[in-house]
Amino acid sequence: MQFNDPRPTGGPPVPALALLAAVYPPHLSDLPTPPSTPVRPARPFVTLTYAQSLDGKIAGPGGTQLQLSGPESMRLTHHLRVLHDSILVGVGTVLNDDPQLTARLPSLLPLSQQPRPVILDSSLRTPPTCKLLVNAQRGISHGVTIVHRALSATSEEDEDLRRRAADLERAGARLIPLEPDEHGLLPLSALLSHPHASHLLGRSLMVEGGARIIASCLAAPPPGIVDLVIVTVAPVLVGEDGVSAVAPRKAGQGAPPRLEHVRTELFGQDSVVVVRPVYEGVEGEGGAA
Ligand SMILES: NC(=O)C1=CN([C@@H]2O[C@H](COP(=O)(O)OP(=O)(O)OC[C@H]3O[C@@H](n4cnc5c(N)ncnc54)[C@H](OP(=O)(O)O)[C@@H]3O)[C@@H](O)[C@H]2O)C=CC1
Ligand SMILES: Nc1nc(O)c(N)c(N[C@@H]2O[C@H](COP(=O)(O)O)[C@@H](O)[C@H]2O)n1
Repeated sequence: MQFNDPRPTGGPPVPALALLAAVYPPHLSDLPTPPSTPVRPARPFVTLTYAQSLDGKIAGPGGTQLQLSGPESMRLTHHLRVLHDSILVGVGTVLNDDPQLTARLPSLLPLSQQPRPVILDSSLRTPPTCKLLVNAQRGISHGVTIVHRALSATSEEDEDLRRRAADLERAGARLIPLEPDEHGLLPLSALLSHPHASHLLGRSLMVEGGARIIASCLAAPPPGIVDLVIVTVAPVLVGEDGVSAVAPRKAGQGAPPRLEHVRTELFGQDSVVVVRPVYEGVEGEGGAA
């Protein structure tokens, strides 16, 4: 995790940096580390973050991408991208938004300050021409990791997937196969404990959505997989046809955890709410303690 957007010396405090310094464990930033702070986390520190309307929507009807965050909270999101070693979205967001997931404050920061992009994409639907892959080819963002369901080397059923895998590898993607869980989803917990997790994800992962990924993050069974949730709430209404922030749970998925309030701050007109999931009987700040 990096925290190297310089704090102005002698200038006014930058609200986004002040908030992050207050809510992040210091050993995960380049802030001074107290000697007692543990430095070998069991898994990456995970921040789940997104922007929603007052009526709980993250996108418009049919998934239309909406600019919900105002400039001040958007700046916070870009500081978060700098702060984390890696950034994850679901393939639904890639297909719908074609996001870049780069840190821009407001201009594009150097590669050393960019998070490593990761896509959860069981059937390799990511287009080889998407901005994430093209940016990596241009050297302005890191190579993209695509996590997909394990393929059979021979079955006819998987022939299409093998072809898409080859196309994506030619476009520069690194493919990581995982066995889907009982809900047919790629288990985030298995990704976090993958033998190459520290290389792929670094010390910290920012999960940006969309709705199904948010739901899976919150439904993970104890001890959970999310350490911090940071939600920007914009003072707008999208209406009932919009995409709800948390997709309905799949049958058998766990109930969401209790949330402990950490901080709420105003960024321009938006409220930024920081909470920590709490699982009864589980101590500390998740696997990253
Ligand atoms: N306002 C905001 O902050 C944000 C808004 N958005 C909005 O969200 C919408 C996209 O959300 P959505 O359609 O739900 O797509 P997601 O980005 O949540 O991707 C969901 C897809 O990811 C795959 N997947 C693989 N493993 C998992 C897992 N463990 N849990 C959940 N999904 C998994 C599935 O596809 P498969 O089975 O093929 O693998 C699934 O359909 C867009 O409208 C976008 O604009 C997105 C991000 C942030
Ligand atoms: N923080 C925040 N506020 C909003 O209003 C948003 N719509 C989003 N969306 C997320 O950002 C992605 C686009 O990123 P790039 O600008 O292309 O880098 C989008 O896919 C969502 O994940 N976030």
